[in-house]
Amino acid sequence: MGSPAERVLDRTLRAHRDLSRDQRQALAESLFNVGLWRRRLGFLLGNPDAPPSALLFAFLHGLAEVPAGEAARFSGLGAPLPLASGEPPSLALRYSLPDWLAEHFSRELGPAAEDFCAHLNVPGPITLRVNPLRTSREALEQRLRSEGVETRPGALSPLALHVVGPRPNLYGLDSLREGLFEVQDEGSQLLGLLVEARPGESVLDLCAGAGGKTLQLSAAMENRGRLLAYDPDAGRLDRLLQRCSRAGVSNVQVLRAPPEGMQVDRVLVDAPCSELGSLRRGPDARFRLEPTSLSELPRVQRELLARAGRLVRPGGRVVYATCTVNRAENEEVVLGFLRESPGFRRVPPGVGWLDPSCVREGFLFCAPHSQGTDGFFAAVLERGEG
Ligand SMILES: C[S@@+](CC[C@H](N)C(=O)[O-])C[C@H]1O[C@@H](n2cnc3c(N)ncnc32)[C@H](O)[C@@H]1O
Repeated sequence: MGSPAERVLDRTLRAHRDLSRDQRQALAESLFNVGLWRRRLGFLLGNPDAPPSALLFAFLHGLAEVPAGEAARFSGLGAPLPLASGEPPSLALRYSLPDWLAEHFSRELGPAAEDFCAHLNVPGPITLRVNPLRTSREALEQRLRSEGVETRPGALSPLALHVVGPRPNLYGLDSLREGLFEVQDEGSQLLGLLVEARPGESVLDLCAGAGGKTLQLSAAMENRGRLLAYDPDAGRLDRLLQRCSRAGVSNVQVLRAPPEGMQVDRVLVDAPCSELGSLRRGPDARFRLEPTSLSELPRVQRELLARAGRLVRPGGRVVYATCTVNRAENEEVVLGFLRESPGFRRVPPGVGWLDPSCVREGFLFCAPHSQGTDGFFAAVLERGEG
C-alpha cells in the first residue's frame, strides 16, 4: 500500500507551489474525499478498482451533486460515466469501510454502528486544551479572538475550546508559540482529567508519547510534585521535552528505560491501541489497518496494565485508557487484570464532574456520534490500602 494521503498531499503541494489558495484547497479536499470514500465510489462506478479520474468524477457527481458535465470536465474525463443509483446494500459500502471493519463495528456497537460509522466520515472539530499554567480558558478565548480565531468552550472538559469556522493555521499563532494551548481532542482531555492528579503527588505517565497528557497532568499538579514520563520511542520523548519547555512545565522527569522498583500515587496507561476511535482524523487509516493489528494488541496492553499495577502504591490509582472501540483491547483487558489482581477494584469514572453520557457499564466511553469527540475508553482502578 502507498503513502498516507496526508504525505501524498504534502508532496504534491510542494511540487506545485504555483497553485492559488483556492486551487490548493480544492486539491486537498478532492484527495481527502476520494481517499475516504473510495469504497463507496467503487460501488457507484460498479468497479472497485476504478482509476482516480473516475473516482473523482463519482465523488463530484455522485456524492457532492456537481452536474455530470461539469464533474466530468473537472475530473479530466471526456464524458460523464454511468453511476449506480440507490443506497449501497451494506454498512461497509455505505460508509466506505473494509468489510471486516464494518462487521467489527456492528458487533461492538449493535444498532448504534450505523450512526457511529456515519460520523467517521465527518471531520472532527479542532479542539484546543488551555494550558492553565499560563492562562485561563476565558483569557485564551479572548487572546485567540485577537489573533483572528473564534472559539467556543467545550461542554465536557473545563479545559476545552473548539475552533469555530474555517480551519486556521494554528501553528502560525504567537499564542501557540507562547505555550498557551495545545491541540487535543476533548475526549482525550477527559482521559487526563480521570487521573485526578494533585499538586505534590508522584505520577507516572507510562506511555507518554510526545507528552500530550504529560503536559495536562503537570498543569493539574500545578507544576509541583514528581511527574515521570516513559515511552520506548526516544524521538517522542525528545518532542515531549520541547513541548514542556514551551508550556512552562518543569516537574517532568523523562525515563529512558522502563520504570521499575518504584511506587507512585498515580499511573496513567495511555496504551498503544488500534486507534479505531480516531478514524475520522484521516481518510485512509481505515484502509491501512489489518484485522491482525487488533488481535495482537491485547497482549501488550495486558502487560502494560500489570506493570502499572506493580508501580502504584497501596491506596493509589491506575487509569487505563485507549482511543479504540474494541472490547478485546478495552473491557476485556481491564476485567482480566481485575480477576488476576484482587488488591484492585474498579471505581466509577469522574464522580461529581464527568457528564453521565460518557459512562457506559462503569467505564468511560465516548465517541463521535454520541459526544462529538473521537472514540475513547478508560477505566479507573484503585489499589486497596492493604
Ligand atoms: C496512545 S499513544 C500515547 C499518547 C500520549 N500519551 C499523548 O497523550 O500524547 C501510546 C504510546 O505507547 C507507546 N508504547 C508502545 N509500547 C509501549 C510499551 N511497551 N511501554 C510503554 N509505552 C509503549 C507508544 O510509543 C506510544 O507513544
